[in-house]
Amino acid sequence: MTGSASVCISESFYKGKDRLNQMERGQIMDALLSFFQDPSYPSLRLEKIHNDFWSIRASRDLRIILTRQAQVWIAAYCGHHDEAYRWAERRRVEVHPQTGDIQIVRIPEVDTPSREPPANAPLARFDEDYLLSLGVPQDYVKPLRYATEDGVLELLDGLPQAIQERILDLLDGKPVIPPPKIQVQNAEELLAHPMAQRQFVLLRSLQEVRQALQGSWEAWHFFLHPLQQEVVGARFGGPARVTGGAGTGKTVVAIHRARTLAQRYPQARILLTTFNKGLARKLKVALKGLAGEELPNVWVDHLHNLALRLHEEVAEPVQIWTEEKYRPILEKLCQGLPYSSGFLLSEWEMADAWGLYIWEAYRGFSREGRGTPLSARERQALFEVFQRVWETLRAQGAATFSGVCHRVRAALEEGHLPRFRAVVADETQDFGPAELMLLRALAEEGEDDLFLTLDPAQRIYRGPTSWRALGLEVQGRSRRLRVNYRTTREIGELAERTLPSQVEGEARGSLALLRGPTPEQRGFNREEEALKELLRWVRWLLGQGLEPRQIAVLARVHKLAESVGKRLLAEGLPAQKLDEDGEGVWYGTVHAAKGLEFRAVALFGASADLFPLKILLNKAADLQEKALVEEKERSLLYVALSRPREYLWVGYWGEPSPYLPS
Ligand SMILES: Nc1ncnc2c1ncn2[C@@H]1O[C@H](COP(=O)(O)OP(=O)(O)OP(=O)(O)O)[C@@H](O)[C@H]1O
Repeated sequence: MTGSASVCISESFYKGKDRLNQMERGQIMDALLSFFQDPSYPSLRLEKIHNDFWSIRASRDLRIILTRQAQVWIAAYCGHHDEAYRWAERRRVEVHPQTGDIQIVRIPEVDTPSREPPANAPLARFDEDYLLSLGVPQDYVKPLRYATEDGVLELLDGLPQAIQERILDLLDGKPVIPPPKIQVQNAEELLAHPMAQRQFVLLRSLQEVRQALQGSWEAWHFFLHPLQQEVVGARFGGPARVTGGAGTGKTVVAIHRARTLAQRYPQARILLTTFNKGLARKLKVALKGLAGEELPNVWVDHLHNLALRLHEEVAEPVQIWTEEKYRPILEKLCQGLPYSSGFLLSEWEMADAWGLYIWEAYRGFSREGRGTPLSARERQALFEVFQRVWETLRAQGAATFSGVCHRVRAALEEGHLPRFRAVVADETQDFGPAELMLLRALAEEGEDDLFLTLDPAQRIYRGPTSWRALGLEVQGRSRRLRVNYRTTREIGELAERTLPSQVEGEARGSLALLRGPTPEQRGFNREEEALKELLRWVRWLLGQGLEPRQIAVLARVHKLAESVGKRLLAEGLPAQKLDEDGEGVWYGTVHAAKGLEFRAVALFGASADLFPLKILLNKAADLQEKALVEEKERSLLYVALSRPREYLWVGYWGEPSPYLPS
C-alpha cells in the first residue's frame, strides 16, 4: 500500500463527502482506493497545489485533497474542483508547538489589532500563553482575545473540534486544563495517538481502507468524542446510564457499545434494543454499517416485539389491547365508583405497568406523588375492580404490552428463557416500569450487563419512573454527553430554551459546534396562511439543492400532518408519510419523528392549543396529571425543534405555544 506502512483519513474528508451525492461518493471512494494502492496511477494525476496540499482527480470535476506527514498520506478533503481547491487554499496542516497535536486549521482572515482588547471581548482575561497551551494556533491567539463573543464563534469555525470545545468551555466559565504534550517518535505514532484520533483515522492495511470507505462511511464510525469513547469501551461493574441532550450521540454510542460487547464476548448473545420498530430498523442498518457485516451474536429488535416473540415461546399467543380496547371495560366495571374516568384509567395503568396483580402488592405500593389520595378501603374497592379487568383481558386472550413484559420477565426469572450476556438499550426515557423490569431480567447480572441511554427531556409517552425503585442502581456508572453533533448552535439553543435549566436534577445545555441560519418562527392569523408560507419555504429549500427526503414537516396531531401531506401532493411536490418508503418530503407527527433527523424541519402548528394539546389537558384527572401532561407536551416540542441539522421553520396561528421561546 503506497509503499508506506499506513494511510490516514481525516474528519474534514468526511465532512466534504457529506456534501456529495451517492454517485460522486462512489467515484471518490474508487479514486482513493486506487491511490492508496498506487499513487502514481496515471488517471489520478497527483499534483502539488497550495500550502502542504496535493490533489488527485476522482472524475472530471471531483477532486480529493491530500496532505502528507513523513511517509503517511492523509486524505484531507474531497469535493467539486473549485470548492476543493478553495478549501485547500485556506487551510494548513501543522503540529502544534505546545500540545504536539496535529491539526488541520483554517488560515484566519483577520488583521491582528494592535490596541488593547475591547471591554466586551470575553477571552481577553486569558493570557496568550494559556490559550497557546490549550492548542490554539499562534495566529489565532490574538484575534480570539480581541474578539467579541460572535467574533470568537466565527473564529472557532476554523479550528479542530477539540480546541473549539475547550474555548466554548472557557466562554461558559468552566475551568479548562491544558492537555499534556504528545510525545511520539514519528508521524505514524502521532496520527495513532488518542488525541489525534479526534481528527484522523490511521489505516494499516488495504482491507482497513476498504472497510473505512465502504457502505455509508460515516464520520461517527471513527471519530468519537473522548467521553463517547470512554463509555463505549468501559468495563462497567453493573448497569450503566448515559444521558445527553438531543443530538449528543446517544444512539451512536449505543451502536458502538453493542459492537464492542459483541467483540468482547464473542461466544455470548448481546441484545441491542430500543423503543419502536422504526428506530430498531435504524439501529440494525447502522450497526451493520459500522461493523461492515451483520454481527451474528447481536440481536437487534424493539423491546415490545422482542417481548411478544419471547412470550410466544412460553405461552399461548395474545392479542395486544391498547387504551381504546380496555378503557370501555374499565369504565363499565367501575360504574358507581366515585372517581373520574381519567383517574381510573391512570390508576389502573399504573397498577398494570408496575405489575401489581396481587392485593398485597397494590396495598403496599407507594402512591407518592399521585394527586388523589386513597384510603386502604378505597384501595381495596379499586383493586377488586382492577382484578376483574385483568380477568376480562385474560378471558379474551388479550393483554397489554405491560402485561406481556411482566409475563416474559417472570419466565426469565424462573429460568424458562435464556438471558442475554449484555443488553444495550436506546431511548429508555420512554420505557415504563414493565419495560425496565424486563430489561433487567433479560440481562445476566454482572459486569457490562446493562447499558441504557436516555434523555429525560425527550420523554413523550409516559411519566418518569424511579430506577432505584426497580433495583436499577447506576451510581458511579452514570455519564452525560455534552457535544451536540446534529444541529447548528442556532437551532440547538432555541430547542434548549423550551426547557427549564434542569430536568430531573440534571443541568441542560450542550455544545453545538456547527453554525447555520437563524431558525424562522412565524405567526399567522389562519392555518391556511401558514400552509401557504410553509409550501413556499419547502420550495425554497428544494431550490437551494436539498433533496426532498432531507426535509420533514412535523405536526402535533395526525390530522394536521395528513392535511399537510395532501396539500404537498396536490401542489405537485413529492411527499410520503414518515413511516413509509419514498423519495419525497416526509410528513408525520412529532411522535413519529422520535430519534430521527433531517437537514430541514418545519413544525407546522406550534400554536397554543396544540402544545399543550388542549384535549389532553382537559382529560387530566387531577393537578398532578395535568402537570405531567404539560411536561410531556413541552418535551414533544423539544423533540420537534431538535430534529433538524440545518434549517428550522416554526409556524403557528393565533396564539403561539407558551413553551415556544420568544
Ligand atoms: N462522534 C461523532 N462524530 C460525528 N458525528 C457524530 C458523532 N456522534 C454523533 N454524531 C452524529 O450526530 C447526530 C446525532 O447522533 P445521535 O442520533 O446518536 O444522537 P442522540 O443523542 O441519540 O439524539 P436524539 O436524542 O435526538 O435521538 C447523528 O447524525 C450522528 O451521526
